[in-house]
Amino acid sequence: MNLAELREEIETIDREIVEKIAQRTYVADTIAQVKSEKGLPTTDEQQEQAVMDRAGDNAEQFDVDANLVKAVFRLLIELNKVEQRESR
Ligand SMILES: O=C(O)C(=O)C[C@]1(C(=O)O)C=C[C@@H](O)C=C1
Repeated sequence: MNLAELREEIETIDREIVEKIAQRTYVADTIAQVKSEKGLPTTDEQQEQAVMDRAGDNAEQFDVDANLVKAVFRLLIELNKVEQRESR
């Protein structure tokens, strides 16, 4: 594969990553509605820890830096929490 082809592959992957982020955000919005109906708080620290632990395990499985992957997931969780607070 030449440079242009490799960058095209990255472009496709980048689009898929954003699509997955959008899907995750959509599901989290639905979770927020359920929590709101049940009178539960937006933040669930135990669940956040489970998400972070899983991110670390998955990173190790795919041989990428666990701390960097966890940093990405911390941002994704914060994104959802901001949205969840704004929609209340
Ligand atoms: O699982 C939930 O309760 C969510 O709202 C989703 C999510 C996440 O982004 O993974 C976001 C905020 C919560 O504090 C915990 C987890």
